Amino acid sequence: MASTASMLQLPTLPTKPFHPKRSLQAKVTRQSDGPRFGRIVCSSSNGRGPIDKDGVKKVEKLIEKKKKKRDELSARIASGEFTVQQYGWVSQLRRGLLKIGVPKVFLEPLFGRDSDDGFLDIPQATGSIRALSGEPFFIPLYELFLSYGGLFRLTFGPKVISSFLIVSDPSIAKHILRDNARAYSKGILAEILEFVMGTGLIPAEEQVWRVRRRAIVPALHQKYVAAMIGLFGEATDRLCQKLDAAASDGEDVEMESLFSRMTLDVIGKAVFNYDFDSLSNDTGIVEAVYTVLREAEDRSVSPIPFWDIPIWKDISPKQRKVSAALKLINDTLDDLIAICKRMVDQEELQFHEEYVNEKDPSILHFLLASGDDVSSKQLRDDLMTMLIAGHETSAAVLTWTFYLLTKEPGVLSKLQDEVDSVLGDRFPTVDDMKKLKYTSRVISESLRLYPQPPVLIRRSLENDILGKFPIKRGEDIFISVWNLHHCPNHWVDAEAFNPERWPLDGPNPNEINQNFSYLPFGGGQRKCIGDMFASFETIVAVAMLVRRFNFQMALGAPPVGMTTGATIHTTEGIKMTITRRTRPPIIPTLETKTVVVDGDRTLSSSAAGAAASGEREGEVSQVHS
Ligand code: HEM
Repeated sequence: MASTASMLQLPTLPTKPFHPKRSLQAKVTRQSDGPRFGRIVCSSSNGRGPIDKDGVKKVEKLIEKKKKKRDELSARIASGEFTVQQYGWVSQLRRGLLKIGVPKVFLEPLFGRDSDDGFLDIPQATGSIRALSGEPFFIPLYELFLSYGGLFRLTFGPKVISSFLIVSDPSIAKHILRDNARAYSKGILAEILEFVMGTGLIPAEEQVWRVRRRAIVPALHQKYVAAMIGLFGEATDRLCQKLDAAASDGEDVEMESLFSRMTLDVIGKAVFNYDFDSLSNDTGIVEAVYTVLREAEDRSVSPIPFWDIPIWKDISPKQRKVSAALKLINDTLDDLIAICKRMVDQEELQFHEEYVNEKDPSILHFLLASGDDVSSKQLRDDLMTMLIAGHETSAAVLTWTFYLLTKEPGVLSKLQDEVDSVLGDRFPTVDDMKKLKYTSRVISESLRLYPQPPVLIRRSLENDILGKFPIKRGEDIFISVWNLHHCPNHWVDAEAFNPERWPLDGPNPNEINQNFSYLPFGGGQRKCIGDMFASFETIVAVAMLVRRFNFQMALGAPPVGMTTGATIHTTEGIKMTITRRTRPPIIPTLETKTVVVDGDRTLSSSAAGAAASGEREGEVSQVHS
């Protein structure tokens, strides 16, 4: 197995400011824990006391330190330490062999074509791994992108495993993700996630993936997603109640962990009809899920794959905890699968394309009712994959969206105007999704500035040509969505949070209409299957929260820094002061009107309307294979 040093050991160097308006610069700090388990309790500080002078000094020191590191990196790039080499060693060897008379025809199968044939060598950035620390890896990759361009090789030390291709060019990203997608696997990512996702959709190799994608995608049909809107509303309402209590008590709130819990509750119900109730429950299965999630993130940044050493699993208390957590999750999933099978056996409902069981509209229920012929191990892998894919991503989007809103009160108040006029005091319905256009643009813009995940990982399965550069089979590749989304040549005022860049009368931005310069949900055959689900979930949550509260960063809160696991986390949470809006309190009411569809099946009227219209609601893009 390629070492998991893989992902991200290497590129963690500091950067200099790359844009005068770069808002992230002053905030970057590092710490390793992600959304913290057990932070559900509101902070005891009300954050309204005098500003902590020590805190200010600490922040100033941090900023100074970061600036120094970035300046150092810039100087090193300028001095040629990360030198763009004209010819890599492969080319040099090829040239040497040509010189001593080996005919080209023998060299081509070994080396592919070379610049003599109109192809170029890939620019090389080389450096010392020791110097590269202190920031999330995608930040220095941005700096190197500005120096070396849309495709370069990052090499550390003599080992082959320390060589990565960094892609920041939209046309090369399109080639890898869409046009020649079959020539690429998930590589390192699949190796890191194997222990928790097995052969679930995200890591799966082509053969398994094709079968499972064909089985799972139909489960996320329009009626299903429409039926989920009530669930999103209920989960957000529970969060509103927590925030309401905090507002009454004058307590600041750590929002990242609350968003993590809210989205866990949503995805548990949506995927296998399980109520984690994590907003009020910290133990058992909730703890197990977080143990496994943190382990996946730790493995992605660990230099040595300790967990592969057989004895280590048995003696390391941490690994024993992970194994126990996995066992608890697997047992719970097995129970849920068994319960669901019994329900399906007993029901008389005819399965059809847009099948939804009203009592249990979960994806698991759809799969079992469809007669999906699959081993229980594969089914568990698929469920775990969706649990993880649909949980941390949505939580991260909400976290960074609210962070950005605290920086731009003008955007927040425009958002509140739209929500007031579209929703009033109601719970959102599927029809509202296309009306809440500004809300949707705010989320698109948040996903541009904070893409989740910030890089997509691939490995070449055969020799290929990326633009003018030939590459060999077995190359590990990072497509830096961060670089694509922050590229100063592509975006006007790239670092500004400006939802207005997406006109309300224009299409909802996606990878197709932005020609792969914008990849909020990936692209090509491995594009996210939950894009519409996630878009509606985040629209509902943002709309319901801003309708009821104002959000400000708490005074004296730690500076907001970024750190990476699969998604971008904050380093120390994001502590906010919540105040009720001065409008009369809004007590939302659920739309209870139902219509009968197909005999004994009922759906909300809005869901039925959506289904009847045959349209994809809310303009959210989806290119499913
Ligand atoms: C805002 C929330 C979300 C974001 C930003 C997001 C983003 C992404 C991205 C960028 C990919 C492509 C990964 C790659 O090409 O390597 C992906 C794949 C995937 N996502 Fe999402 N996702 C979100 C929510 C969800 C939800 C809610 C679900 C499940 C209900 C989900 C399930 C998946 C699955 C199964 C894949 C793998 C698809 C395949 O390989 O065929 N995602 N997601």
